[in-house]
Amino acid sequence: MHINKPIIGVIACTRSIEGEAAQTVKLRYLEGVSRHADAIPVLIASNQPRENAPSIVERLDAVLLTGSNSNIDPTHYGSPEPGQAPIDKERDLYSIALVQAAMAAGKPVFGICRGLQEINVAMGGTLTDLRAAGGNAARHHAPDGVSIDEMFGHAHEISLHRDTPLFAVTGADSLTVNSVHFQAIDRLGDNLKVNATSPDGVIEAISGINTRAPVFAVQWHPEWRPAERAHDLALWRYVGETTRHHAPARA
Ligand SMILES: N[C@@H](CCC(=O)NCCCC(=O)O)C(=O)O
Repeated sequence: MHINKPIIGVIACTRSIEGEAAQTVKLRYLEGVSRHADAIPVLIASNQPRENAPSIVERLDAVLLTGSNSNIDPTHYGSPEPGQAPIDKERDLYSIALVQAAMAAGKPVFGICRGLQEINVAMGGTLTDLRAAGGNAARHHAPDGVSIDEMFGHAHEISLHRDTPLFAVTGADSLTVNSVHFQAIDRLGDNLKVNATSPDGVIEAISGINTRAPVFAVQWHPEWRPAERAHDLALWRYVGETTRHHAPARA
């Protein structure tokens, strides 16, 4: 039976498995696409030539940049700060190439946590590390050594900006979201709009302005047990509906 579902490319990370480098995507990101966006996920290896990105994007209906425990190297946004380990060089380079290729091809781009940061950098913005002096890292990341349930249980409120896709999708003026990040947007990239902020001013969601296809990203993790929060399920429905709307008709 021919399944006419849209295909969303999901960027992979370089991780060590059984002592060898591997390209991996955590299942919860793939399940978000397949179960809650009703789309077909395919993995995009990030350890390949950047010149492949336009050919890859041409065959996809959208791109999803996932979260990852690795940090974006500050050299990608012109900062002299040292990069905070772990750094995933291949992912840094490929995520920027994929964003630029997808935007040139008019394909939707979605981001989660690190993915939001990558979109911002790819569009000329910068990041800051909340662990630096004056930062508020404790509000945005659980302490070291906690369980994964406790890590994703670390949460804070966000305020939504009206007249944004996030407000249109959720209908809420405020939400409580999980928080698992140390880097955050410092200078917003070009053609991006803030959709939500945390009480300490961290940008928590962004969307594209005048982009050929929607660009949308959140700093939290809607793929973490989305069935427990209506707003995260609504976000996955938005990913699927937006991708279907922009996908070419296929026989
Ligand atoms: N390392 C960056 C990005 C944060 C991020 O994506 N966290 C998710 C970790 C859990 C997972 O792998 O999904 C930062 O600290 O800002």
